[in-house]
Amino acid sequence: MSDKPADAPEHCPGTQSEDAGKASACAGCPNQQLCSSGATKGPDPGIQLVQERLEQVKHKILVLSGKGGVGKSTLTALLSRGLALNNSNENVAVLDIDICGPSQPRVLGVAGEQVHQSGSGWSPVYVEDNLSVMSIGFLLSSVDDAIIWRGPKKNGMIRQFLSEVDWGNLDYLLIDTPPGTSDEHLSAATYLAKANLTGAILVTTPQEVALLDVRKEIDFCHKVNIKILGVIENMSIFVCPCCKRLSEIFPATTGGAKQMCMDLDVPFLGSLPLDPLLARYCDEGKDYLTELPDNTATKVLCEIIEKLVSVCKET
Ligand SMILES: Nc1ncnc2c1ncn2[C@@H]1O[C@H](COP(=O)(O)OP(=O)(O)OP(=O)(O)O)[C@@H](O)[C@H]1O
Repeated sequence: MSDKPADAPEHCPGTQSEDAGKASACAGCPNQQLCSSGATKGPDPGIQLVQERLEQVKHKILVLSGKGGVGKSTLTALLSRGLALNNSNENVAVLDIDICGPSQPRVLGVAGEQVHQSGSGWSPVYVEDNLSVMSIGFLLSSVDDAIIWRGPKKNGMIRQFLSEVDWGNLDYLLIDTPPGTSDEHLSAATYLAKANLTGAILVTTPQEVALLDVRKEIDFCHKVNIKILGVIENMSIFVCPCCKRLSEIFPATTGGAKQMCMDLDVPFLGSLPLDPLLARYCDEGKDYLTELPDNTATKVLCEIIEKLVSVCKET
């Protein structure tokens, strides 16, 4: 079988070649970044380790966003809390691979906790009996520590996270990633390719600049063969707590995420409103869903979770 993708340039050296991504023919090729990262060359022994470790995890879901600050970490935390709440017999976990900006310990209210290592690997931190989390945030000596790592070191950390955390039996593992399509994504996609990755959830805000980037993310998923479970539009509408008037903070000039999903034939999971209380609860690590069950955002999240559960069942 040829290792030259269908959209490769005429003199493509092939994805398995030493020159993959580096040859002059690679300049301008849409796959250049992927090839030069080494993600297309194999086999890495880590791939099998990840596969073995994640055998007991039923659904492995990447949470992606094109742009930063659109609410990906917030949604990862809310979805994990919601899935755990939905069924106390199911085990849910969050893996935070946003190495340069790990926010799950704070949003899930377990900042300052320690992870322990035992013979069977790293033990995650428990938020609830059936909700655990692992993040590089637990390994930093101070929350203000900056992590400045090059690709290979990030790759090594992601491999360790995916292969050495002792999750036990899990129904859902949600993996929070940094924005864009960078080293972390390529590493995760490579290691999870053989581990039966369920798919990816994409988070965006409604305005065109965010949608442009989410389209690139969709393209990335197609290129590395990741199934798109659905797109969530965040901060789509703001309901004034005083006068109850609706405002579009980020106007959807091109129809928003729903229209984009129809155009690109990917599932749309729902639109979460902008709610200042939600931001405050997440900043304080409090459980918004349990404490404010009647808020619109909670109801929307429950619907999104219901759709996600049924999409996962179908895969
Ligand atoms: N629906 C919402 N209503 C109100 N505030 C929100 C909502 N969603 C997210 N936020 C707030 O927006 C800010 C950015 O969210 P978050 O950190 O989840 O974004 P992100 O996409 O993960 O960012 P990064 O790309 O930096 O990782 C946070 O302060 C969060 O509390």
